[in-house]
Amino acid sequence: MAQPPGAVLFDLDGTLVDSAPDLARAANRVLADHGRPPVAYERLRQVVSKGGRAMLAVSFPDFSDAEREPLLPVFLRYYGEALAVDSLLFDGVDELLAALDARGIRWGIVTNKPEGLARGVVEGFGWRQRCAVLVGGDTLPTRKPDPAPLFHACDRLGIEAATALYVGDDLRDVQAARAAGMPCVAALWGYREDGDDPHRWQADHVAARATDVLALLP
Ligand SMILES: O=C(O)COP(=O)(O)O
Ligand SMILES: [Mg+2]
Repeated sequence: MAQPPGAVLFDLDGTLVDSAPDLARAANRVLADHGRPPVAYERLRQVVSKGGRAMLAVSFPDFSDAEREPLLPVFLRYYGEALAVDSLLFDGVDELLAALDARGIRWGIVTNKPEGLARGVVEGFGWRQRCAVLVGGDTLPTRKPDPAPLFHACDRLGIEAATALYVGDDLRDVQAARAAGMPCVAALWGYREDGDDPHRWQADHVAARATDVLALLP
């Protein structure tokens, strides 16, 4: 980048926060309600960035989409009851956010997680004052890979999408950024299923560690 970005926007799950432990616990509670044993943590972890429906598909593979749909609000309620208990920041995230703050570069979050739950996570990590904008999966009628949430975040910050930088760990994050004309970074430290290859997503950059994002800034 020739100029410092107008803002750095982040995906939440799998990019800033390793929320898999709390989300897996919620999925396993839904399974227990149905008298089923827990699903292997590593399997649930792989699909966290694909959302709650993907976690329920892994947990209830024998259910149809229509049968799984009523489980989603239960899963989200369980998660909301304990959403920043075992979740941790990924390595280097603290340092990256502190460096952005120190340089006066605003940062925010554009996630597909429902906004109310995302706010709970932001509160849990003490970011309320620092996070300049938060857009959730239900803030607008559409969500990533639609670019609208990224445009909405930029509108709220009063910047053009092309001047921001988006960092995310899933293909739909890169698709949303590309559709918004926003430079983007594929985060290799996040959640992936076998066969997901971030190097093929056509992101502008691929970063192995959160602190590598700093090297992209002038
Ligand atoms: O809850 C989801 O759908 C995944 O959340 P993310 O967009 O922050 O990865
Ligand atoms: Mg993610």
